[in-house]
Amino acid sequence: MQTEKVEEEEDAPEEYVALCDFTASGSEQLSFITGDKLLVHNKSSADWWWAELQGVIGYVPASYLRLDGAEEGDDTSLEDPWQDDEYFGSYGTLRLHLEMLSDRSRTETYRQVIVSNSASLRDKVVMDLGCGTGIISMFCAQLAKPSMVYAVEASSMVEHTRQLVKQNGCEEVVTVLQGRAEELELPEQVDILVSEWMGNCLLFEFMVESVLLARDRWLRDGGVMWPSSAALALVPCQADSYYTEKMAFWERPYGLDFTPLQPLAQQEFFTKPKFSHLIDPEDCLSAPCDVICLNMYTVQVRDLEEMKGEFQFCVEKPGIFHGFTAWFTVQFESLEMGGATVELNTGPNSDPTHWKQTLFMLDRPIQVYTGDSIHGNIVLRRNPVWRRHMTVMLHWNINKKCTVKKNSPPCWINRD
Ligand SMILES: C[S@@+](CC[C@H](N)C(=O)[O-])C[C@H]1O[C@@H](n2cnc3c(N)ncnc32)[C@H](O)[C@@H]1O
Repeated sequence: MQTEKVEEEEDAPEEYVALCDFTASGSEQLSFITGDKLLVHNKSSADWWWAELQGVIGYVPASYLRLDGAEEGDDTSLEDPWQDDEYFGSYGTLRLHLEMLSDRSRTETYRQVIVSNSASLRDKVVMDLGCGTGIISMFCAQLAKPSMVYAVEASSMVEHTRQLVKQNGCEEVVTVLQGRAEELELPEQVDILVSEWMGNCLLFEFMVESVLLARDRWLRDGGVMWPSSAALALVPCQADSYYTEKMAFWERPYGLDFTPLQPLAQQEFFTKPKFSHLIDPEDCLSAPCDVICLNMYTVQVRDLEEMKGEFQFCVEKPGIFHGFTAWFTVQFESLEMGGATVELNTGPNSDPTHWKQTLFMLDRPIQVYTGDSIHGNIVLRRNPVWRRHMTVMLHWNINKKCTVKKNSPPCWINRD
């Protein structure tokens, strides 16, 4: 046992400069504007730091700050706000491809789109943007008769894709092109642009930007986008076991009162969305509502900077309102006369997909009753620095009583 008193070494605070404006949500956070100089006292987590500005102290999002004195070019991580090395690096190994290809709901939906439109695909030129292992391109080549499929892939997986295309006898139709879609040169425009670009909460990773840029450059007038539309759905929900695991735990572990740690637990576990959450349909407190809808023909890259949606939920059964759960759907229009739209639904009432759902916990649970109205809005704000990240902001009230705010830190994905 150590009996000596050990002096606690405290690191001197470091001065950071704000790269862009930030508006606090709640008294624990600190607002600042571009150029403000903040003293960072504690790097509490990777996303949120404890900092001071003009004598006021609070949590600030780490990714909005740069060490004072460092030029933009000095900070090597800032050289690539798209984090392409990390992003394409992860798609260069099999782990994510195994996860995606094992997701039968996802992959079979794309196959069904090709099969149910095979007549219309005849002699068409297709682009498969972000082809990965080439699965969608090979569905096109084997199940329809397009004249050409351009399979575009920026990660090093592309070396294997070429081999797979050949191995499966698709090389006459599928041309595999290595590189970022943004730098692509093609000899012609395409009739159909198909892509599996969706991330958690629909937009995380922002691969959709690459799809929209390719659309504007390479899709012929009147060409087809698959998916043709997309929506983000939201529902108020119970999340009792997660709440118990991360918050109620601190009430009396081993007969001791650990409740002073609960504010820390709230900051550490409930400010970030919980990805890969599988919500039991029984835990939905009302019918879901589509809060953001994208028309893939008309949405512009600039629209992605801030997307807003409204919701009004009518509580269908009494329960504990622990948070909101989000997921997405995408729709593929039919090109056949009288053909049906195909939908991929990643929600709790469909077969689970590898995206699962995303849970946003409230700071504290609220008892709700049948007939209560939960009304509010959601804002998805793309991170001005880290282009694959966004902040999700939720504002709501129950039965029109006092509005509650909830901001997630700017985050990307956590696929582990
Ligand atoms: C979600 S995966 C889908 C892979 C494959 N289409 C499938 O369905 O299994 C997205 C793929 O797009 C690639 N990608 C993302 N952005 C890209 C871009 N701008 N240009 C080329 N490829 C891109 C990634 O490397 C990744 O392999």
